Amino acid sequence: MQLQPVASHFVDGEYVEDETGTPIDIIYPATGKIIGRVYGATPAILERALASAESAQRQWAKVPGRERGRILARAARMIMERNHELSVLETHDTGKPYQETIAVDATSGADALEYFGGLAGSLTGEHISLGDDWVYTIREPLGVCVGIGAWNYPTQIACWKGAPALACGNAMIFKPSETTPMCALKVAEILVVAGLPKGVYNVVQGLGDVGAALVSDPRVAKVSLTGSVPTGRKVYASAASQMKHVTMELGGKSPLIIFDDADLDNAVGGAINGNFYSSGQVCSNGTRVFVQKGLKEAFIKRLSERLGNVVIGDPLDEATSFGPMVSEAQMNIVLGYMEKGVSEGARLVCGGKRIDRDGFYLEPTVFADVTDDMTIAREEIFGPVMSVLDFETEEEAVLRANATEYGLSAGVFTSDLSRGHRVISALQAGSCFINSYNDAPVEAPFGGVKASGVGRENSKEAIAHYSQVKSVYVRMGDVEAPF
Ligand SMILES: NC(=O)c1ccc[n+]([C@@H]2O[C@H](COP(=O)([O-])OP(=O)(O)OC[C@H]3O[C@@H](n4cnc5c(N)ncnc54)[C@H](O)[C@@H]3O)[C@@H](O)[C@H]2O)c1
Repeated sequence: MQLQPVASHFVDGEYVEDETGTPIDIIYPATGKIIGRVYGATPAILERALASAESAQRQWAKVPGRERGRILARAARMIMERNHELSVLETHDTGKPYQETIAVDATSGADALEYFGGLAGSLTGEHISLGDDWVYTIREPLGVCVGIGAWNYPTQIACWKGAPALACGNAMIFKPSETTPMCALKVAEILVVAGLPKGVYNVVQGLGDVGAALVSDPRVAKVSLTGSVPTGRKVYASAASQMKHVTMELGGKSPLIIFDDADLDNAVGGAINGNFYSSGQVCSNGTRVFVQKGLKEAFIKRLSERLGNVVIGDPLDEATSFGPMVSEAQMNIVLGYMEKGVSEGARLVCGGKRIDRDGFYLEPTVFADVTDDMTIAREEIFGPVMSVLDFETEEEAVLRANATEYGLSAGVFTSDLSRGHRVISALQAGSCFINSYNDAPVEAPFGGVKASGVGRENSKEAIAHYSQVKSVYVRMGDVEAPF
């Protein structure tokens, strides 16, 4: 299969190249070998993308919603027809096992295109009666939107931002993470084959400077970032200086609270999904696993047994359930946290090391007896490192779970459903789970509170973040004036 992209960028309906941009090597995380190269966007490429998005958006906004929706739905079908090829590409971009990518990534992108395509025809304003007079509202697109992606879900992020933006009549310029530049190009290509007018969805490559240039361009009306909190602060500040709309999908250090009365295997399954899926590189992961004292030893024993079934290996082998870290840099960051866990006195239950093979593989790692002050319990690690913390009472668990600047996700496992709802209502988080963890259906709003973000992706909520409302007062009688 051809991995090297046709060209670095997809602008105005076609692949374009400019080799004077910053070279970015594409590295396959499972081998550490270079499999391709793209070039960061030059000012000339950015100008072309912005100009084409601006003029295409004016036309796209006039296309009836139903017809916009039909194009998105067609793209969704094409993505599903090409799921295997796109999943192999996603695995090369990220290193995630094919077992995951075939089930989740392109599929989740297609879900977003299908869902927002379905909504596009029903985006309307309202009529507000005021006796003889009335007000009507018009739901308008924002204009040119910029999407900036993280590296953990390159296809999904390109679609989660693109689908609602396009459904509302906006154009998008998407900048993927420099670590995973390939998948978004395919999304752009498929959208055009599905009938999207050229210039409505563009992809430009580059490092942070390219993202920053897009955010500060006055032609851009809205920025949606998926990335870390430090980047979020910079992007939000830059957007605020020109009063732009933002969606910020940022990091987390989410709590997963397991009570004594929880079903043990379900709780262990939730903790595994919330810590080791995608080798732990998931923003919503429940990395602070609070386990009530009565269940603690049984939980750790069962967790260790089930971790024994992990299949670590070639991500393209369908049996593999755990792949490498996305990059050498990320692997080294996570190794540093593993060492910190040991040096600060947490009990290493399993893992803790790099795996001796090509690529950027780390062992799935569990620390027990973790306390709230330890670095591994406070900072986002973004790797396969679970911290198990003990607790005794519900009040204590809620208080400690909320003692963080983050607020992306939270989960609770208990057989007492009243307690489940009570605890979730007290937790400061945007995306919560009762007796489950890390589900992200397109129908449900997704996003964080506190430092974890602003705005919501997915669901009808996302429409509000990619459109604005104009209200029109209509007077039927004469205008009264004081003079
Ligand atoms: N909440 C979510 O939905 C979600 C999903 C996935 C990942 N994340 C978070 O993303 C982080 C991991 O991804 P990452 O390492 O790629 O994050 P990052 O913040 O380093 O980079 C994210 C993107 O921002 C760009 N960027 C960097 N500096 C910029 C600037 N000054 N202006 C504009 N753009 C700039 C990067 O090139 C990249 O495309 C983690 O913190 C994770 O929790 C959040």
